[in-house]
Amino acid sequence: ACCSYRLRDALHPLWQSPLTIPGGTRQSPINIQWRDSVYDPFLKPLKISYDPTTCLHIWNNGYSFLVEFDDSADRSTIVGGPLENKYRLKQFHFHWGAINDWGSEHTVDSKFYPAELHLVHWNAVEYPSFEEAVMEGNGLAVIGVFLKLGARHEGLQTLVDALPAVRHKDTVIEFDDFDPSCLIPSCPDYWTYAGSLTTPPLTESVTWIIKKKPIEVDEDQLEAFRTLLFTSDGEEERRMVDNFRPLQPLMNRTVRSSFR
Ligand SMILES: NS(=O)(=O)c1c(F)cccc1F
Ligand SMILES: [Zn+2]
Repeated sequence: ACCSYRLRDALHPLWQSPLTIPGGTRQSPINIQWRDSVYDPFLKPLKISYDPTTCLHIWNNGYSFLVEFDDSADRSTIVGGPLENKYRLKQFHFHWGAINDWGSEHTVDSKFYPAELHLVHWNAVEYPSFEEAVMEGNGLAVIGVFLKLGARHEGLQTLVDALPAVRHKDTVIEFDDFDPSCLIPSCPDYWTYAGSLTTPPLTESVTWIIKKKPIEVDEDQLEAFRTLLFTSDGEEERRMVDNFRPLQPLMNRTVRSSFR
């Protein structure tokens, strides 16, 4: 049983690729040690402008569920913060655990949250598409928001209600008129550091912007995430849980904070 577990675990989709890419010096996720972060007074406030009509569909891609946006124009964008260009929203998705003790990708002072939201944006000023931007050091900007167990989140509920329709891998459902800024805490405080995608191809192209304040969701909403499947319809069911990458070494990086 033990070896089959190890084999199964080793073949788990998230770990097919090496845990860290050879020569990787800026891999994600990392532990954010609050006392080691450095306040940077030159960091600007992050300006978030999303147009809910750019929301297209929800898709179970076998790693997570993605809510994808029309990124053919500058209609849902972020600018400011640590960024030198305007970045377009491409998709958002989550990472979560089988139980509430873990699930986030980043940790704060080694504390895991039960889940973490990632809003993925690409540098549309310097690159023609997301696919090109993914290969460049300043190509992507991902806003990370921690989810903690607490009150029911009404904005998230519209998303949760649609999840049964994307239970299996490679299912998609139309999803429109959703403004993801309802999932971002109003508190402006964030940490930022240079990192990577946390799923293959793990490219070192992400400016991470991790919000200090979590949002609250309730147990039923977290349980709804755990009813999704890694597997396609007709395959032996494997629950979509623990879809987070292990922590990566900080190496020669400093995490900056926008707050004292
Ligand atoms: N987890 S993550 O935010 O790094 C991420 C991306 F940025 C882009 C694509 C997939 C993905 F998972
Ligand atoms: Zn992610």
